[in-house]
Amino acid sequence: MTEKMKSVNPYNQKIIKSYNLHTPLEIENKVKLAEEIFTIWREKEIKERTKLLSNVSNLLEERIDSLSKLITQEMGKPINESIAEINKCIFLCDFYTLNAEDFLADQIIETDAKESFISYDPLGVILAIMPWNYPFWQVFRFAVPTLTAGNTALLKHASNVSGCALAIQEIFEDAGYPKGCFQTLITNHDIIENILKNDIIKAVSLTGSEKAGRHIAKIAGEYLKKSVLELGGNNACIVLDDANLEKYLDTMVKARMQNTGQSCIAAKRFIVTKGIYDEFVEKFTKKVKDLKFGNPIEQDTKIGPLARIELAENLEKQVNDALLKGAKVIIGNKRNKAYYSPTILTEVTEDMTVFTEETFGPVAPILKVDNLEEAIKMATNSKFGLGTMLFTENVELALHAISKIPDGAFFINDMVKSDPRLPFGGTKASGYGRELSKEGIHEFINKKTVYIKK
Ligand SMILES: O=CCCCC(=O)O
Repeated sequence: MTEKMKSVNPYNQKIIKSYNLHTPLEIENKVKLAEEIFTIWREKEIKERTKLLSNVSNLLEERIDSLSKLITQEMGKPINESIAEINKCIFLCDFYTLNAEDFLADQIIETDAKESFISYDPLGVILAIMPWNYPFWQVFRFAVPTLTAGNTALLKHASNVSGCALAIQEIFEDAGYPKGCFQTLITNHDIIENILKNDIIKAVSLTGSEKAGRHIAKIAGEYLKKSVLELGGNNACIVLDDANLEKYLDTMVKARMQNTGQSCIAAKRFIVTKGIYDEFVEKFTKKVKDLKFGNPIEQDTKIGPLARIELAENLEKQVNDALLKGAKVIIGNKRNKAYYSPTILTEVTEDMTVFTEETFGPVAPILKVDNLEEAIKMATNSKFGLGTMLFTENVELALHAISKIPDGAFFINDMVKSDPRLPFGGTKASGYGRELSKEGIHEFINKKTVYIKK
């Protein structure tokens, strides 16, 4: 019997669709096609590639309703956030349409040669392994710069979002990209590991867990393939006594509760100085209580189900560990299948798993500290290094903290977020390499030195 991959709606646990896994022969053919098309695609002018990219932007715009519904059905994201996700992909396409030629232009370097420069050449076929939490955005964040630089791509998406994975391939093909430029593989992880070992694959980009990152990096290392890893995060949100809660409280709530808390860059540890602590807990709790919890397809829903029941069970376990060690539940900690109610914890200590591990759901642990110095010490007490946010009216003081934060991002008076114009990525167990901006389009290219003697 042919093996199937199922998409299950986490709101009602109904099967949306079953997908046949690609056979070994189909996979082999797709890998070969990606290599064959690379030889044609790499020769295209960048302008030709960005013309097709602007078609992708238009198609996303045209299909935004059906695509956002697909996201919500497959992984439970509140519908308005699914719409925002597609809009962000459009912004990304428009950004590279406008800037790719400049980012990829030869860079002349004055030396004693008649002429010397860096030529930015594509690498070849790049493998992407992507997660379900931003099923369009994370694929686009990889694919748009990678294809625009002249590479071709193969995608192994998370098994619960196969509909999104196939819809993305369809968009690239309908936009006029040669068939084979971007292909989705409906297959299992062990097959993907073998594909990574294949000489045709020149590099791999993985967004996912720390565990998956370590595993893929090991294979990539053994086979000497470049890898870019965007892994978990445990971002601290530091709130100082002089923070403007009136202005920024909504941002802080969003920083934690976006995508029902299922985001690597979410605020996962609130570290609050003692002068504002009580006021923060009270006001933050009120805001969180007001978030509408329910069916993600309804326009006003802010918190939906988690993408799978096991994710909610795991979150419950993490919270129970905290409770056993002395944490107090202010609100929440109720589970019903894939639903986990927004939860606020106080009396949290640094030995609890809600502090040491990432909580991938709507759980906000709050910790009290005396001052900024103590806050930074606590914020940096993490194996992860994706980002830190700091809320204060004293921006001068915040600027002094920049060098003390060993993360990929430091946001002052805003939540950590990705933006096509800025590099995105982490340090430590959050991975390495950068996506987006000029840095991102330069990840999967050969920076070739060209030297012409006088
Ligand atoms: O899990 C990671 C989420 C990243 C979301 C973003 O890039 O905005």
